[in-house]
Amino acid sequence: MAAEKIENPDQLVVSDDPNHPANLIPSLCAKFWNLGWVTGTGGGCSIRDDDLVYLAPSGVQKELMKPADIYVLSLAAQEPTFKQRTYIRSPPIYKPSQCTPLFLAAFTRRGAGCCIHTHSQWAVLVTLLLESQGPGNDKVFEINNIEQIKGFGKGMNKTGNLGYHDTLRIPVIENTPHEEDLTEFLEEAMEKYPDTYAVLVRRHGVYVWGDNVHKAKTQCESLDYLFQLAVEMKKLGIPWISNVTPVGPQR
Ligand SMILES: CSCCC(=O)C(=O)COP(=O)(O)O
Ligand SMILES: [Zn+2]
Repeated sequence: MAAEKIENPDQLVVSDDPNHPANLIPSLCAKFWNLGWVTGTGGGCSIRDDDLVYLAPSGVQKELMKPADIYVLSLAAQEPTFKQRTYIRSPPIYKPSQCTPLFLAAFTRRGAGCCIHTHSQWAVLVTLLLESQGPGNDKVFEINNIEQIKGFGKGMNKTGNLGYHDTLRIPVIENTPHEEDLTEFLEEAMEKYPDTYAVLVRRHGVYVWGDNVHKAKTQCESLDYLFQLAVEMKKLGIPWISNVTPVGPQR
C-alpha cells in the first residue's frame, strides 16, 4: 500500500484478519514471551508489508501489546540514512522500539518481510561460550551435521535450504550501550556474511529475519533449537563441527 493514499492512519492497525501485521505482532510476541524470547520488555518483532513497516513500542511488555499500540512507517517516505524517521501512525503515549533501525536494515538490505529480535538465554549462552574461546572480534557460531540445519534458507537470492551436511554460520557482533548503535555492526555483518539470516549480539540476544513471517519464525525456532543443543553439546564435550561422511545419494 502506498503511503500517500492513506487517509486515516489509525485504520492501518484495524483488521479482522489475524494475519494482518498489526494483529500478528502482538500474537507472535505473546507466543515468543512463552518461549522466554521477549520477557522483561526485551526483544520484539517487526513486519514489512510492501512499503509499510509495522513496529512495536519501546519498553512495553511485549506479550501484552494490542494492535492499537503498533507504529507504522513508510520506507519510501524516509530520508536515505533512516536516521530521522517519520511515522505514518504513532500511538500517543509511546516511543517506537529501539530495535527499529536494525529491523529496517533487514527489510532494506535483505528484502526481509519480518525480523525477530530475541533475548533467548540460549542465544546469550552461545555468545558466552564463543567468548570463552579467547579474544578477537571475529566470532562466528558454526554447526553442521544436525537435521535442524535444514530449517534455513541457503541465503539471499538463492533457492532451497541448507542440507544436513552444510555448515550453518551465524556471525556475532559486540553489544553496545544503546540498541540503535548496534545497527552499523549488524550491517557490517550482513555485508561480510551475505547468506546469513541471523546475527548474534554478544551477551544480548539474536536478530533473525526471513522473506516472510513464516520463514522468520521458523528460522528463529530452528536457531533457538540449535543454540540450546549447542550449549548441551558443549557441556557433554561434543564438538559443534563434525566430519561425518555423507551416506546415500548426494543431491
Ligand atoms: C530489557 S530490554 C533492553 C532493550 C532491548 O535490548 C530490547 O531489545 C528492547 O527494546 P525495545 O525498545 O523494543 O523495548
Ligand atoms: Zn535487545
